[in-house]
Amino acid sequence: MKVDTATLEVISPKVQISENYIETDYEYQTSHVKRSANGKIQVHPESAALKIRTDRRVPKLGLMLVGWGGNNGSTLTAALEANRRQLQWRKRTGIQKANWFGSITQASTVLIGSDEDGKDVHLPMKDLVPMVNPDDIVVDGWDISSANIGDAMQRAQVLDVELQDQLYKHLSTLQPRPSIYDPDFIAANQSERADNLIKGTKFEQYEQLRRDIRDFKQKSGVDTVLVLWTANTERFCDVKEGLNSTIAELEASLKANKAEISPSTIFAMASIDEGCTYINGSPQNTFVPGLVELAEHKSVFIAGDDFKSGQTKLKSVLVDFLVSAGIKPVSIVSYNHLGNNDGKNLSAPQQFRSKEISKSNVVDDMVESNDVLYKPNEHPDHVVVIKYVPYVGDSKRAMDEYTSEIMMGGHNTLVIHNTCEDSLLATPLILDLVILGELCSRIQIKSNERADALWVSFKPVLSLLSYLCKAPLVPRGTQVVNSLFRQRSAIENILRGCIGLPPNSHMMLEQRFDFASITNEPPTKKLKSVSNGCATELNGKSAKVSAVASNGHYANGNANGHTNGLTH
Ligand SMILES: NC(=O)c1ccc[n+]([C@@H]2O[C@H](COP(=O)([O-])OP(=O)(O)OC[C@H]3O[C@@H](n4cnc5c(N)ncnc54)[C@H](O)[C@@H]3O)[C@@H](O)[C@H]2O)c1
Ligand SMILES: O=P([O-])([O-])O[C@@H]1[C@@H](O)[C@H](O)[C@@H](O)[C@H](O)[C@@H]1O
Repeated sequence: MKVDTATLEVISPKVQISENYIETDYEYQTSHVKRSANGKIQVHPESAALKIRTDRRVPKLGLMLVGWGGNNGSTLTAALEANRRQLQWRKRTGIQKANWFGSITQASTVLIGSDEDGKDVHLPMKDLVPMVNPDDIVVDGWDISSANIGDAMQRAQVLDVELQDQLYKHLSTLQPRPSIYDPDFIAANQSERADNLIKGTKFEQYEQLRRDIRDFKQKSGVDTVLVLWTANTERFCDVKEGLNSTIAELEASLKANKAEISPSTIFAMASIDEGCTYINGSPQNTFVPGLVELAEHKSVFIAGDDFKSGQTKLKSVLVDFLVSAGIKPVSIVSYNHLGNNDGKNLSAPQQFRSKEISKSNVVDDMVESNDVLYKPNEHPDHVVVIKYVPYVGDSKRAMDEYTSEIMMGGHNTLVIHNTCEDSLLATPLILDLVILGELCSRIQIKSNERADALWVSFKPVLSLLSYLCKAPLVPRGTQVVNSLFRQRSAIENILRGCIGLPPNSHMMLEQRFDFASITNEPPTKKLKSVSNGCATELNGKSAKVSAVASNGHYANGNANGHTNGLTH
């Protein structure tokens, strides 16, 4: 295991960095709400003195994809290789370089504070704490199709040909392992691909998957293996007592070769029993109660469901914005058509129903959060339509209409058209699921008040990955959060906590109040704030302060007729 050196230095007595760990003293603050007998809402601010520990030893990570030969699987493999080799290729519009746009770990930044000029400072998320470098990820996996990954990449028709041509030779040496094919769970139109199969009973298939995982780990030399499902969407399986409601029932059903045990649940069982994190990128209910119990019993991470990549991701932003603005969405219609194999599989009613469920539930928590707008059990009309149109391939065409009530009987209708290569939206999410899923295995907390306190890890149901999932799997009895802002804020603030920083409150009191006067700090700079032509001198000292943006303008320009102050 190599010890990674963070590029960030946090100067605080609360942060201790040793060879193997970043350890911080962290004051966790929250508020607990009770409803009193007389109906009043009582809020109790609470805080807990914790320690947060992050292991700096980043493992060599092995990723096993179920559905490796699909659009997402082949595109991720191609992107890993293209970025690893820093490939570039010519397009009509000029030279294109490999990148990870759409990945929050690789291409987004986190606000870590403001500098002496009061200017925000952001760092790439990947630089906050030691994370797996995508270049170091070793990929393997299974597919019911025998196509090698080079041919699968060509079949997917996602990437530019000039890039494909640079990658084909290497990718064609990658061969998906035979997999479990059960025509009862995916569309009949997938049968023509199914030529790479593990024979035998469900239990024999389960045993083969476990052998595959051990074989990959031994041959690749990776330290950790993570298994991720990016195979076709399955129909929902029955959930019932006697079948899969407990570990014992699930294991007995597997050994009894019961038909209702799906391929995805078998993969999850094999992964968990091999100690491997399992992530479900599709909408089916892989995580039956017995499986969740197995993950909890073995303390192995599981996460899902269904990558939140396009329409639903936008929906979890738009509805959050509308409802929190006091505007009442009353009708939401999400239509799209696409022509890739995912769309082909979803053209079958049972597989579409799985997707319809995961695309529909995303607004529930935001609607329930506002009882000013919505009566109990009142919901917007919400329709999801997906059509298969082969000609357009991976280029998904999405059309959404959001109709909302505004004040005094008015209406606001948002119509959105969105065209994208669906697999190029999902692929970076797979990378983030893998990188953040692995990172969570190196983060622990304990009480900072009890001498006998033990370090504890995240709960096995890894709800922190909800930002990347349409239908987040959350620990029993906890709140499902779909709001994208809240989901991202959770990731950011936990990463900030790992390096001893408080949550981003965005209060910026030091910029809204004359902080120096109340904190008795020696005046360190004078901010000349000039508005409406009159100069207000602050702190009694002049200093050069970098440009600050105001309403989209910069200090050396005018903001709504005012010149925001810098003395030069
Ligand atoms: N934007 C997106 O692409 C997006 C977004 C959210 C969710 N998803 C989900 O991700 C999954 C993959 O999407 P895709 O576009 O790559 O689809 P795809 O059809 O191109 O790839 C799926 C692959 O899985 C293989 N497969 C099917 N059953 C299998 C099994 N039991 N074991 C092993 N392999 C199996 C197929 O042969 C195929 O190669 C789908 O379930 C899709 O709904 C995709
Ligand atoms: O992520 P998102 O754009 O809301 O949803 C997408 C659907 O619109 C698309 O039809 C389907 O093929 C993808 O698997 C994905 O689920």
